[in-house]
Amino acid sequence: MTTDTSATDDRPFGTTDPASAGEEGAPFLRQDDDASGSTDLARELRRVRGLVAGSRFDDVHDAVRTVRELADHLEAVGTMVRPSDYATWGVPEHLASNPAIGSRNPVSPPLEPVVLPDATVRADLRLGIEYQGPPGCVHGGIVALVFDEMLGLANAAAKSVGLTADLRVSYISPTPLYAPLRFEARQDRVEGRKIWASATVYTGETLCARAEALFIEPRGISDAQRDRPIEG
Ligand SMILES: CCCCC/C=C\C/C=C\C/C=C\C/C=C\CCCC(=O)SCCNC(=O)CCNC(=O)[C@H](O)C(C)(C)COP(=O)(O)OP(=O)(O)OC[C@H]1O[C@@H](n2cnc3c(N)ncnc32)[C@H](O)[C@@H]1OP(=O)(O)O
Repeated sequence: MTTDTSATDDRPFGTTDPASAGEEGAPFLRQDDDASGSTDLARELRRVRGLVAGSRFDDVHDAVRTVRELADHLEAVGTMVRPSDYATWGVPEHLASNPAIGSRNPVSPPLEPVVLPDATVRADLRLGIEYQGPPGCVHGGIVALVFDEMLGLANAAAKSVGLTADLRVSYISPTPLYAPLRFEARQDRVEGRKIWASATVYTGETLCARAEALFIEPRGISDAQRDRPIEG
């Protein structure tokens, strides 16, 4: 079964087929701003998160009241989505709420992956103080989070779907805050329902960490879901 997943400008959400990517890569997972403004709201909250985690203040009690009023307002005007409302991971609404890449989740790092013609998924990003572990360095759990997501996306780029069964991260050298980081992930091989994938993160020429993972394809997955893990 083949499904055209190539990027077009008129779809707000979806993936790019690696075959249509140039050597420099093409944006893999597109999540355009939604009409409601929720994406912009998440963007501003990301700024707030970094400022609160990384600043000293003399008195921000006014800001507390403002944010409390904002939260009360959002509670009043929004409709809560129950996790069970999502049938699969691949629907736009679900991915948008994801803590590693979701455009509507202020927790998610600024991950904007591109796919290369060989289906490697790459993301260049800088992580700020809100992701700090050791002084000046990225928290190891955040590195693992980004790896897990990138590995899952590499599986999607290779048209397969798996749950993480085993994720091993080797931390080789501290991952610096604010420095340019390059994450790359690729699917290595598939045997039946088992999927192996690996990833690295570098800053410049320095290898900071690498990951090796085993994913297991969920039982009873349909050909359509495997062919097109992310809708859009
Ligand atoms: C559920 C529906 C999902 C649908 C997804 C749809 C779309 C996805 C769309 C887009 C994706 C895009 C991005 C994704 C990005 C990131 C991905 C994030 C991934 C996660 O964040 S995911 C959450 C954490 N993850 C879990 O929450 C898993 C909990 N776990 C389980 O749900 C089960 O554990 C499961 C299903 C893994 C296996 O259960 P099972 O019953 O299906 O498999 P079974 O036991 O039959 O094993 C079959 C063969 O795998 C071997 N095997 C199994 N486990 C192993 C292990 N750990 N180590 C070594 N080998 C293992 C066995 O030894 C056997 O091998 P053999 O055949 O040789 O005997």
